[in-house]
Amino acid sequence: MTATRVLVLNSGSSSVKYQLLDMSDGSRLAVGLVERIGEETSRLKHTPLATGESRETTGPIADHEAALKAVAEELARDGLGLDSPELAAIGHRVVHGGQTFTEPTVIDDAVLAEIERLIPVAPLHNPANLTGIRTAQALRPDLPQVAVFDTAFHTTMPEAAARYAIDVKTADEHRIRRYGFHGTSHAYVSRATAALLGKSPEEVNVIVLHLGNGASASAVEKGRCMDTSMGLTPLEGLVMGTRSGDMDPAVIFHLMRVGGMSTDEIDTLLNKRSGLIGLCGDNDMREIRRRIDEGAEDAAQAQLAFDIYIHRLRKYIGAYYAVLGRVDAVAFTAGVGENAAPVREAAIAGLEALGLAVDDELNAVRSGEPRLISPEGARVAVAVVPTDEELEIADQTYALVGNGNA
Ligand SMILES: Nc1ncnc2c1ncn2[C@@H]1O[C@H](COP(=O)(O)OP(=O)(O)O)[C@@H](O)[C@H]1O
Ligand SMILES: CC(=O)OP(=O)(O)O
Ligand SMILES: [Mg+2]
Repeated sequence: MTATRVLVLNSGSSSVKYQLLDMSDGSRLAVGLVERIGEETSRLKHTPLATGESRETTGPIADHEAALKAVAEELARDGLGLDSPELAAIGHRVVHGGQTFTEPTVIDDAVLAEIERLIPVAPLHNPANLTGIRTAQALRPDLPQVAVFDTAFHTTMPEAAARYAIDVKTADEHRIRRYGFHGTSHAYVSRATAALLGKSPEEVNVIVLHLGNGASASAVEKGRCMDTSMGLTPLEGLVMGTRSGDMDPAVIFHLMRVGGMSTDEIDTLLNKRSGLIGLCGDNDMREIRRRIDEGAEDAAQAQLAFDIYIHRLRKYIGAYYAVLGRVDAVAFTAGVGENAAPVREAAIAGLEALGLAVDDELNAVRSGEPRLISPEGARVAVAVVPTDEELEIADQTYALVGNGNA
């Protein structure tokens, strides 16, 4: 029997998303999510596609190891267990690959050691990724495991975009530079946008706006990343669900000296208590829009959070327009980008002079398919292009080790 299945694990700081795919036809066999890992109210939602009937369990799941074991049990209940001879490989999203990893990589001890060495620059993400890999290895030691790095797509960035303007010796000693993240999504979406326009990736320049809980923008020229908004860590750039994005770094010294805060307290403030949640108490764009649209008592606070989010987004659209010189498309993706029509409308409003506009009717359409939302004949296409990081990771994993390639 040819093993054609790939299990993809996307381990976040407090969640694990997973998919089991059959690469012979790209079909999904199971998808699921474990969230709120480490809390009393952890939730596992598992959907076998054969029946489409989801199973949900709530209750404490202490850590990523326990989460993955619970996932393995759910898969086994559907006859899709990790012991299946049809499983060809396990693909892992790894957030930080530094400058070492520019391609998907078969995981061995040296690769694990390097991912571990990079923990200081991805403290929220790399430890979870490592636990995911080690737990999967323990469950199936014989199976190839592949790491697909968020940073890989951005390694083509020119030095002018990748360097901070700080003392070069200090920067080099501590490997301080802009790495960028969500690269799997930026790569997938920029290619899918080209396809939507009926072009090859080499023919188009695209600004990709990945707006999820974490959010980042990228400028993609002929399929290569020229700039992206996240930096040394996933904190820089856009306003996010719980992260501040760009600000004067002196805010940190001020909070230390005048506010008496510790390094860890400031780290938590900027990564977990800032962005939309810090501004208005909600990090979910649905809730923010509800407060605004229903004129809730605290609508003004939600409106200000929305306005700050949009202002930053528009600055990046303008900046990346200038980085690329010529833009063929602006693509919105991830949870907010795919679903929040008011965000897309506000981000593009008034940019007709740049050839950018949104058609209200097209923008209101809800669909899981890639689609144009710019008016017919517009100079620059504006598109909604659903991302699929798991499919991209599965493709890259299978290309590397599927069908006896390992
Ligand atoms: N219908 C919707 N309208 C507006 N925002 C939405 C909608 N659905 C999801 N979102 C937003 O998408 C976010 C999650 O996006 P996602 O790409 O799944 O993020 P992550 O991968 O970082 O968890 C939610 O926090 C919410 O703000
Ligand atoms: C790198 C990053 O920010 O990832 P996420 O959006 O999954 O938190
Ligand atoms: Mg995401």
